[in-house]
This record gives sequence, C-alpha cells and structure tokens, in this order.
Amino acid sequence: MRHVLPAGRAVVSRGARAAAMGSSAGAGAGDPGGNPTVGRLREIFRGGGDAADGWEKSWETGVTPWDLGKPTPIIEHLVKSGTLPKGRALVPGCGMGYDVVALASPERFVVGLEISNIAAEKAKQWSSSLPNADWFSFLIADFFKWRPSEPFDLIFDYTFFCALDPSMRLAWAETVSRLLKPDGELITLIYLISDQEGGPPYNNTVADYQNVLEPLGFKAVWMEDNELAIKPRKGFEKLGRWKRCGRRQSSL
Ligand SMILES: C[S@@+](CC[C@H](N)C(=O)[O-])C[C@H]1O[C@@H](n2cnc3c(N)ncnc32)[C@H](O)[C@@H]1O
Repeated sequence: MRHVLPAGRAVVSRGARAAAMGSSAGAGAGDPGGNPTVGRLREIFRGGGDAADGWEKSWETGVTPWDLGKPTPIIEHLVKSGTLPKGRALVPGCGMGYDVVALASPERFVVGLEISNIAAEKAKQWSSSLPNADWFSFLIADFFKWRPSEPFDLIFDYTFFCALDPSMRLAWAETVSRLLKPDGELITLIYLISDQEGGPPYNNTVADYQNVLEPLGFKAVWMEDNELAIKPRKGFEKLGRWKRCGRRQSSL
C-alpha cells in the first residue's frame, strides 16, 4: 500500500469546476456553472423523469461535456505500468469507450457498458476496426439491472459515480461488489465536485465513496491526486484503487 489521503478536497470556484467538466466542449460563461454545455445537460435532467431518457437525449443532442475525445491519460499510464489486473474488465457508463479500448488487450477483455443506445453505437462505430477490437465489446444495459454470466477482475469508474443521482450511490457500491470477483480491483478516477446545485454532475467527495464501499469490505489501497489529469481537471481528480479486505459481500 502506498498511502491513503484523508477524505478532503480542495475548494475551487464554481466557474473553475464547470470549466473542468466542459473541457472538451468549450467552457465559458452562460450558465450558473459557467459552462453552457453543462447548463444544457442540467436542463435535460431538470424536472425529473427517467434518467435513462435523459442520457439518451444528451447523446442524441450532442450534449456530452464530459467527453475527452481520447482515453484519460492516467489509464494509458496504468496500462503501461503493468499493474492492472488481467482477465475481465468492466467500464460502466463508458460513453464513447476510449478507456475501454485503452484497457483492452489479449490479456484483458473489456466490456464497455452503456445505458444509451446512441452512445454504444457511436462507441462501436469508431472502434470496431481497431487492431485490438477482438478484446473489447460494447453492451447496452442498465448497470444496476445487468446480470453478466461471469464477474470481473477489474472495474474502472470514471465520471459515472458523479453522474448518478446521489440516492443511487449505495446501489452503485452494491452493484460493484456483485460484479467484482472477491479478489478483484475497483479503480475509481474520482472527479471531485463541491459547489454545484443538483446535477449531473453531482457534488461528491472521497468520503462519499468510502461511506458506501467500506461497509462492503472495500479499502482504498491507493488514493492520490491524479497528476496526469488533463489540464482543466488538474487538482479536481483523485485516483482510488480499492480492494476487498473485509468479509462482507454484497447482499444483492
Ligand atoms: C458523465 S458520462 C461519462 C462517460 C465516460 N465514462 C467518460 O468519462 O467519457 C456518464 C455515462 O453513463 C451512462 N449511464 C448513466 N446511467 C447508466 C446506467 N445506469 N447504466 C449504464 N450506463 C449509464 C450515460 O449514458 C453516460 O454516457
């Protein structure tokens, strides 16, 4: 174990936070968070309704302020480091699937899971003829309801936890626990948000992860600032690597 940081976070301005989320879609003034695309995303989700419809609409209308247009650099670094579990990996809420593709290799088959048909189709479109295409697949399913035939050695969450309504966090942890092998690893690239009203993305802290994961026996064996975060997200991301150390398992 390297070291585990306290569950705190830097306080940043609302404008800076929203600019970070809109890094690829063009941050700027025009909505309460300072980013018009995040504002449009909120608008889609405002008024309740089915979250799945909200995500489909955001993809349909091209309101995807989270999209980096490439894998997150820390994933490429971790792949190169050779420290990631091999076997089967899952990326829930994978969006365009750049991280799915970056993780996939003959030693590691990766499933990119998406609730949005459009996102999954887009992901398939750009990636299907890549040299490592035999080592990943994109599936359309609701993370919370999906029942795969086999559990996973690795689950990678990036901007999925923070995209979910906070009332779903316990279910998120239970589902992670159900889908992960007992000795599997959960990697959370935590996108820290502290000053937003509503969401997505929703405010979250490292403690929010600890609160739902630790009762299920998970412990962070690594929790550090993500030094490889893209520039607008620098200082807002922490890399958490979690293993099950306790005996309690999911009750789902
Ligand atoms: C904020 S985006 C993040 C996408 C991707 N991880 C990235 O960083 O580019 C969240 C994604 O989760 C998907 N999603 C939301 N709820 C889901 C669910 N219950 N099951 C599977 N995917 C879901 C959405 O369609 C959306 O593409």
